[in-house]
Amino acid sequence: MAAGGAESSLELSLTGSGAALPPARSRIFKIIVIGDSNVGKTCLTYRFCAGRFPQRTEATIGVDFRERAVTIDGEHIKIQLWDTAGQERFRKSMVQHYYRNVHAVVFVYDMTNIASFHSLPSWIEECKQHLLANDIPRILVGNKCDLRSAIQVPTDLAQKFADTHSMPLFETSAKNPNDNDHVEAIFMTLAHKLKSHKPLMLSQPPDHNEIHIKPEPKPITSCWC
Ligand SMILES: Nc1nc2c(ncn2[C@@H]2O[C@H](COP(=O)(O)OP(=O)(O)OP(=O)(O)O)[C@@H](O)[C@H]2O)c(=O)[nH]1
Ligand SMILES: [Mg+2]
Repeated sequence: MAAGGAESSLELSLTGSGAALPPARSRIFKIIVIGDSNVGKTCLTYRFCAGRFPQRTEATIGVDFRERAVTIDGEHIKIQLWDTAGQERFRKSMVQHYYRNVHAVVFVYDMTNIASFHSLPSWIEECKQHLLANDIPRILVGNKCDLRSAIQVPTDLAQKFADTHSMPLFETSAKNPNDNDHVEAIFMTLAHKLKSHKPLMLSQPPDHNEIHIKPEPKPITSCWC
């Protein structure tokens, strides 16, 4: 679905008396997914929203977005993933559109392509330029960890980078079906944090009613593949 296709869906429900109840609006969290072309942004968003790995993908033009309704602690929430184009030529006029009213940012690199990791500072810079509030939660995702023999970005290097930019690091694979849950956990962890307005990094001592979702968004020392 290309940008502009998603309305905030409102359902009107009628009581017996025919009076329309106020529409039950679920909160929508807009999460943008940015990073170099070919790192797997489309596959990650597809995996989370459609629950499967797309057999074939084309380079994203402009932006696509996928939505998934979840229930968190009894509240209906809509997670709207904005899957942006990695190729410069396909993103030109869209950038402002990506960042408007965004709730969280997911930076993605390809663990088998060190160049995509070295591009991260420029993505972070672009994000800084367009985001009004700099306390918007941001996470770092290394994708394609299933390609073990081709890994070019060691975890400790990625972890150092994540710490420098106070972002939690997740290493994952949109492709490895056995581990579908942890792509799930990445976006659900983000959604929980957005819902509870809790910072992503535990800077303050954890409070006791901290939401405990498995696995906790603590830095990962090994790939979940
Ligand atoms: N092995 C493996 N391949 C993956 C994974 N995720 C994506 N790919 C492959 O990587 C290629 C690019 O994936 P996309 O999701 O289209 O990449 P993208 O980041 O959306 O690229 P742009 O739309 O150009 O920005 C495709 O051939 C995918 O099949 C993964 O977790 N493991
Ligand atoms: Mg894409």
